[in-house]
Amino acid sequence: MTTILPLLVVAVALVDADGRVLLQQRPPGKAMAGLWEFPGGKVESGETPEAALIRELEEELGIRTHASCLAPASFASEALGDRHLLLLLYVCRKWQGLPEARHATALQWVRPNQMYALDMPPADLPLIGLLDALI
Ligand SMILES: Nc1nc2c([nH]c(=O)n2[C@H]2C[C@H](O)[C@@H](COP(=O)(O)OP(=O)(O)OP(=O)(O)O)O2)c(=O)[nH]1
Repeated sequence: MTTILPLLVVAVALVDADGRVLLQQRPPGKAMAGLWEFPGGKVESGETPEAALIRELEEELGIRTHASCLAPASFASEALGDRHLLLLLYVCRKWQGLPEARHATALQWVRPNQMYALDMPPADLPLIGLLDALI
C-alpha cells in the first residue's frame, strides 16, 4: 500500500475595502514559479494553522493580523507530487500595515472574477467561484 503524506498549507484572501483580493506571484526557483497564489505557506510542526498564517503574513508581506480576524472560508484538496496538499483558506478584512512583496515577485489586487484569467495553482481554481460568491 502506498502511503500518502498530507501537506498542510494555510492561505488567505486578504480583502480590501473595494472587494479586491491580494494575490502574490511565486518567485523563480520555487515549485510553480510564476503562478499567482494566495499569501500563506506550510504549517510547521507545533503550530496552529492560525499562528502559521499570522507568521507567514508577517514574513511574506510585513503585515500583522490577529487570529480573531481570520475567518475560515474553504479548503482545497489536491495531489501534489508524492504528497497530498490540504490547503485551508481563510478570509481576512482587517490587518495592520501595507503589504509589500518580501518573498513574491509581485503583488496585485484583483476581483475574484478576474482570477479566472490568471495562472494559479490547480488547487486554487475551485476556490475562485467560492470567493466570487462570498466577497
Ligand atoms: N501559499 C500558497 N501556497 C499554495 C497555494 N496554492 C497551492 O497549491 N499552494 C502550494 C504551493 C506549495 O506547494 C505549498 C506552499 O508551500 P510554500 O513552499 O510556498 O510555502 P512556504 O512559504 O512555507 O515556503 P518554504 O518555507 O518551503 O520556502 O502550497 C496558494 O494559493 N498559496
